[in-house]
Amino acid sequence: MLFATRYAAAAASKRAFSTSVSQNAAKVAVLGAAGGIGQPLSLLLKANPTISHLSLYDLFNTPGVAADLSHINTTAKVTGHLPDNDGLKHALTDASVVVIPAGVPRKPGMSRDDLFNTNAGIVRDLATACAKFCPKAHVLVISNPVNSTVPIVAEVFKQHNVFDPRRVFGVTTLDVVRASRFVSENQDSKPEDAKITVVGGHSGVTIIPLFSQTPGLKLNESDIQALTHRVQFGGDEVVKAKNGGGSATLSMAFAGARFTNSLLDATVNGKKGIVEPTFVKSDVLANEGIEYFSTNVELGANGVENIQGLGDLTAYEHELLKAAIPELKKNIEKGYKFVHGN
Ligand SMILES: NC(=O)C1=CN([C@@H]2O[C@H](COP(=O)(O)OP(=O)(O)OC[C@H]3O[C@@H](n4cnc5c(N)ncnc54)[C@H](O)[C@@H]3O)[C@@H](O)[C@H]2O)C=CC1
Ligand SMILES: O=C([O-])CC(=O)C(=O)O
Repeated sequence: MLFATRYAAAAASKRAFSTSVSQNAAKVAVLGAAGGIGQPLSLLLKANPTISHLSLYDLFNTPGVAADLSHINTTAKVTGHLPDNDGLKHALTDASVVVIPAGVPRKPGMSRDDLFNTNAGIVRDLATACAKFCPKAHVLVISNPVNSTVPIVAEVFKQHNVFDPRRVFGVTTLDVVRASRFVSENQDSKPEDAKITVVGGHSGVTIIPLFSQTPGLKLNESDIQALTHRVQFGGDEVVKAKNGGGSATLSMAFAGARFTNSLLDATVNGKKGIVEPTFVKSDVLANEGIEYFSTNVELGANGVENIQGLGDLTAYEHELLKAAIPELKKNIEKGYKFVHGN
């Protein structure tokens, strides 16, 4: 009898637990899931208990990647989808978050903008599918050039009357991850604790670290210049070291998982005060005619909740901003024109 009571109590508490798990459940789709970023990103997302279903889409290999991940004893069900048999539709239907690392990476000597001709069409077509099959999803764009691919997603969504600026994000998290790491090497401090603000876009001079906004850093002028350059061109370091084998994949997977997990905490788990940098539709530089910009953004139940401003800048940071504006404007317009054809 005692055993039966205990058993009933345990079963009830198990039911309560599963109820709470299923209430905080999200389907997350990764498009480009078999690639260099897609695989480790999917692995990291498989560990998030908020994800009830991880659906993996790519042109190749997703059944294998999904089978492999599906043996990991964490909550998420994992499914793999290919273009045949309406694979993209199945991957996207009911997804509340879609992460897009589909597209080609750089080789040495290329700029991110050199990827535009291939990746713009890939992102446009995937955005079109999102607009049809999961119009309310939060869409996280990793594919480069982010400064152009985010406007492409936004314009495609506008064409389908489903654009909500709170739900389209360019993933710029890797820039702050790098900035934290590089500063901690310089300061001999703990990387996890080095919170560095990075604003702007995601390519070369459009990446603007604002070291002056982190209290307590002991950096002289030449440190600041060297660190700024390293953050702006950190991607090139990896491209060069991989020597034709692609660009950052593992650090990007880490950064992409951090952003996805933060977004799920805000949108699904109701956590407050979650702030991440991200490239979104923003008024911060509206007076310069810049429609998309990355600053720290507070995430909430519906995605973007509060876009933080630039804060105080030093003269050097003002110069960086000035140098970024023309390039950023050009990149954004290029994305817009790709969709509208003029
Ligand atoms: N936002 C950021 O901070 C970063 C962005 N990237 C960008 O991420 C992108 C992916 O990089 P990697 O994973 O290294 O490249 P990868 O070539 O290893 O993987 C890309 C995957 O996309 C797939 N793919 C291509 N067209 C597709 C389509 N129409 N639908 C679905 N999947 C498709 C490919 O089959 C491949 O598996 C690149 O554009 C790269 O520049 C890379 C690092 C950082
Ligand atoms: O450098 C690249 O091409 C990939 C990228 O965006 C990064 O590593 O920041």
